[in-house]
Amino acid sequence: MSDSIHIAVVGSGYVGLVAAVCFAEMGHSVVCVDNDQQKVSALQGGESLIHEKYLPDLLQRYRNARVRFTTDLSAATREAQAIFIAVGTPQSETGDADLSYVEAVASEIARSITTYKVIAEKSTVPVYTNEWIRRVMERNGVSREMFDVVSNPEFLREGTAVADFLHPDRIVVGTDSDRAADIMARIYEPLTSGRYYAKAGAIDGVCNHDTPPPLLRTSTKSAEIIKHASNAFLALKISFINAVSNLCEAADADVEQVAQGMGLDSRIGPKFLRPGIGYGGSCFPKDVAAFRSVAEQLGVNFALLTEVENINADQKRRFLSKVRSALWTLRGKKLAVLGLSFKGGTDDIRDSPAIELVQMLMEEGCSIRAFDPAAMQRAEHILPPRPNFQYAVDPYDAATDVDALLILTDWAEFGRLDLQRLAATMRYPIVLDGRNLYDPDLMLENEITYFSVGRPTRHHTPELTAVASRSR
Ligand SMILES: NC(=O)C1=CN([C@@H]2O[C@H](COP(=O)(O)OP(=O)(O)OC[C@H]3O[C@@H](n4cnc5c(N)ncnc54)[C@H](O)[C@@H]3O)[C@@H](O)[C@H]2O)C=CC1
Ligand SMILES: O=C(O)[C@H]1O[C@H](OP(=O)(O)OP(=O)(O)OC[C@H]2O[C@@H](n3ccc(=O)[nH]c3=O)[C@H](O)[C@@H]2O)[C@H](O)[C@@H](O)[C@@H]1O
Repeated sequence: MSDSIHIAVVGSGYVGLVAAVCFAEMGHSVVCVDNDQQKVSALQGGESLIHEKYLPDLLQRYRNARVRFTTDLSAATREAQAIFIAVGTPQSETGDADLSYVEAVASEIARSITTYKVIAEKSTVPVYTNEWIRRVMERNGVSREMFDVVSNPEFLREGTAVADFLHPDRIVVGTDSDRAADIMARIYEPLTSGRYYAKAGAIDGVCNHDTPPPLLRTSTKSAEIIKHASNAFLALKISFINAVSNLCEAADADVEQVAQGMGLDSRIGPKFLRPGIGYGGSCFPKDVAAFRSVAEQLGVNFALLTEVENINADQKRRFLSKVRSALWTLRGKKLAVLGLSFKGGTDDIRDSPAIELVQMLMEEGCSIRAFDPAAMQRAEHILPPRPNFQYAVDPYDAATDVDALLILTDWAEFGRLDLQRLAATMRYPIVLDGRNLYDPDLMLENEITYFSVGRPTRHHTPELTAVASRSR
């Protein structure tokens, strides 16, 4: 079973674009549709538009061959056997997922169907969306035997998106149709059979898997809930360790040791136990809110999710207080900020806790010099340069003559700075690390006063010890 399927992917954002090139890498023929003409033209010209490892190479390899880009959804629908909907499902004002983009796409597909199609929900959607898409199709006059709607949630992470797509922990296919299940199995066969991994030049995964990924077939509703529950659980894990980090600070314990000790229990596992300034990004905040809203609508008490959100919001405020305590007052302080994207490895600034903190600090009267290896261009739309906010060319440029340096994003390179050079560049050698990238003892050796999350603070000078203890 190793055939090429004609696939249409609707949406060329993070998920759509990565899915399109990965399906091509798996041997399928793909047309990727977006209604944003500018994006389509850029992609046709070979611009990958997002910062993702492997994406430019794959785009170069398959563009205008196994992957084509277009704005014509009708034509793409007619030629495809399977259509993956990968448009945005942003948070609406009430916390619900806004499904208007999904609805627009479903209606347009309905108008263009002439032969049987599998329509796969790749976007993250609340339970019952599958049934709802089915009704949209029927309302638009498409008879039931002309299509099946399958729930096929995506679990990739930004920054490692291509490797995650090709090396998933699992593939979830929610459908009650054997015909649709068979097409989905054929699409994912290069992965589930292990054939892709044996191929010369196959892209390596981030996590080591000994066996190919299982394809889990479920009901459509279960598949939809699997996605929301997975993201909510990961967010919960982060909020849990953040709450523990606060407890560690109060008890003068070290959260890194605590997380290590917890993570060695194979039932808990070490991943997603990194404390910090709270989770962000385009998914966890909106998906926790959407899942909470689903629970409310179904009359289920899921107050735990509200607490996950409260801890997350509090974590940013606590970090702000930490900066205030370290510097005594914020007004008029000059700060270096390393990191603007919502996490390392991506240029995505959607719902970035780093950007939120920068805005909070500026409201408190600080002036900031910021550096990010990939996100500065995107950030300029939200944070244009002005007298109290400037972009730097590198971390040392950002640190020049500042009162303190803040690490807000876990870019690997921020954990490898020349500390001597850094300390010499700053007016005061004070580092507030929101991502725990450094060993506190190393900072002390380099005569840097170091505040991190959930760990005992290392003070370099007696005066600073006095300042910090006054503010406790
Ligand atoms: N970003 C991520 O890491 C992940 C996202 N998801 C989910 O995947 C979905 C998409 O997320 P992203 O790719 O981040 O969104 P995005 O906002 O980056 O991209 C969505 C794309 O859809 C296009 N679009 C909107 N309406 C359209 C229409 N009627 N016809 C054609 N194209 C249209 C937009 O122009 C845009 O390019 C969301 O539901 C998200 O929750 C799931 C897993 C990971
Ligand atoms: O549905 C989605 O869109 C995706 O959401 C997340 O992926 P992503 O948002 O790309 O990034 P993560 O690596 O999960 O990080 C999310 C946020 O949590 C923070 N985080 C993560 C892990 C951790 O231990 N601590 C922590 O604070 C990160 O800094 C970041 O702000 C999930 O990890 C993916 O499985 C999922 O497909």
